[in-house]
Amino acid sequence: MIIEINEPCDLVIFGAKGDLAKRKLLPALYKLEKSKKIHENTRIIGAGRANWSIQEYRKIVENEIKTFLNEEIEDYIWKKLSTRLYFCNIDVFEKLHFLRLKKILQQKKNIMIYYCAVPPNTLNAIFKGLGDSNLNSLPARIVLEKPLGVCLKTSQKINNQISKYFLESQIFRIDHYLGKESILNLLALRFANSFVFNNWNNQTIDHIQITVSEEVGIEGRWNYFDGMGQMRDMVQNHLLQILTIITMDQPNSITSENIRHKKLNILRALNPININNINIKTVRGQYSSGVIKGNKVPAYLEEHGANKNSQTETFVAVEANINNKKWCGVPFYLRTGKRLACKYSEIVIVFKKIPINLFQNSNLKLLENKLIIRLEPNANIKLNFFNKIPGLDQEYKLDNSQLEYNCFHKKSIDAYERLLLESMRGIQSLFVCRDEVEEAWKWIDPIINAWKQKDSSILQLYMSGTWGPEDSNLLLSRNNHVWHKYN
Ligand SMILES: NC(=O)C1=CN([C@@H]2O[C@H](COP(=O)(O)OP(=O)(O)OC[C@H]3O[C@@H](n4cnc5c(N)ncnc54)[C@H](OP(=O)(O)O)[C@@H]3O)[C@@H](O)[C@H]2O)C=CC1
Ligand SMILES: O=C1O[C@H](COP(=O)(O)O)[C@@H](O)[C@H](O)[C@H]1O
Repeated sequence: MIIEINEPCDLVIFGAKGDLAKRKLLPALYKLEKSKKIHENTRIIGAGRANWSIQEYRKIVENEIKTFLNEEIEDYIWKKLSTRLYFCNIDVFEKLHFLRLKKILQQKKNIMIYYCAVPPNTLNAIFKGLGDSNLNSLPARIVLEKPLGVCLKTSQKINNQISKYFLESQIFRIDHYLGKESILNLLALRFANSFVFNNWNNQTIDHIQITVSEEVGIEGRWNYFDGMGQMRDMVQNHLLQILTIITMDQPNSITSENIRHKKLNILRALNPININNINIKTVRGQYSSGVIKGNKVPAYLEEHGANKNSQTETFVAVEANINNKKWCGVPFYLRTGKRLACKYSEIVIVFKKIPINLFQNSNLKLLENKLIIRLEPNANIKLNFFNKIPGLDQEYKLDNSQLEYNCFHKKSIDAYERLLLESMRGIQSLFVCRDEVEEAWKWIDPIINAWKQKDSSILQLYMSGTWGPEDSNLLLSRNNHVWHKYN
């Protein structure tokens, strides 16, 4: 096995006691330890208001990893990880507490990585605390979680605050979808295959569908989610990132600068959606009670902490259009919702029909070819195409066959595992830059504002366990399209 040669780091996790740290970050660090990707001298320093000793923290982490890791914990790997763990008692609103952190960090000359797994209202105190204690200079890095703000203005505020203390090259903004294997493979699919590369435009592609369907509801996160809604929680980041990766021009190289530049061009070319076209370009819904996989589930308005008048959307479908030479005329249908029939995410590329059908009299109606890219679960790629059924019949008999590539899940890597490693390597390509976040908000804000206006389409209820409101079908049927059926 190749041993990773990244430099020794001090990874400080602000919010070490929180949900994200225990569910995602610590299990991911265990897996990195297992695959020998962490430098011998790297340390992991939990930070938070708890008054834990190092021994207490190590015990707590052991229990959390046992709870949230999806495999048996191996003793020798845990022991190795455990010796890296330290804890720093710090309230980020207490300026002097940063000196405690400084004392720990000064024991080594490691590269500092500050992971902000904390509520948004604590972010500025962290930036300032680190800056005022001189813990921010290069090569220090800082990792920010989504969401970054709730609109362009609030996002700019956070970006302005952090830019007083950190350079853009030090800031790693997470969108965990960018760490998923099947999303990374989109670059290989598009730019390593000539038959794909040469057919990726409005001459050959009729339309593209992107579905991210979730089975979960809001899982006790009412306070967070009700102020957000599915548009901010999922479309502003994950779905727009998928859209940009699937449509960007070929970058000059696979460096963060080049990739980000090409993605930005797409975000800037998105046609605006506002009060003038909101009713034909968007559908929003909220789940009512229903049954998922045989279990009864409550309505959004019956969730714990619910405000009975909430108009927050848990489902969104949008027709996006890109105003450039390559994509003009191609509708991109994005759809995502909570409490839908099942969890899966998929991109469906629907190719244009052949203008003249030689097989009018055949047994099968010639449909469009589709390239179906299943991102999750069990990522795979399928291409459907027509073949002659062998035989002596006078007329052609056709078969609708499928080519299938199926090997992503042989070695499943969690997105956080990859992104933590990339932050240790100091490579930014899988992280989102300031301009991308802000351009995405520029497109999203007018949609959310239009929804608030009187003449805008109303929020539609959909039964949990279905595929969302009926109007989501109407969005496509207006253009003679239909959602590709889940199978
Ligand atoms: N949970 C998840 O799956 C995801 C979360 N995120 C984002 O990650 C961030 C963290 O989320 P989550 O883990 O769920 O939140 P939690 O509320 O579970 O944890 C927040 C942590 O912040 C710490 N904290 C709060 N105030 C202070 C303070 N003054 N000083 C020091 N530490 C403080 C708390 O530590 P203590 O009480 O010990 O001080 C706590 O451990 C949020 O921005 C969220 O939106 C993003 C994607 C997924
Ligand atoms: O960022 C978020 O993503 C999850 C969905 O992530 P996935 O990797 O399970 O597809 C979503 O449930 C959550 O609301 C959102 O904040």
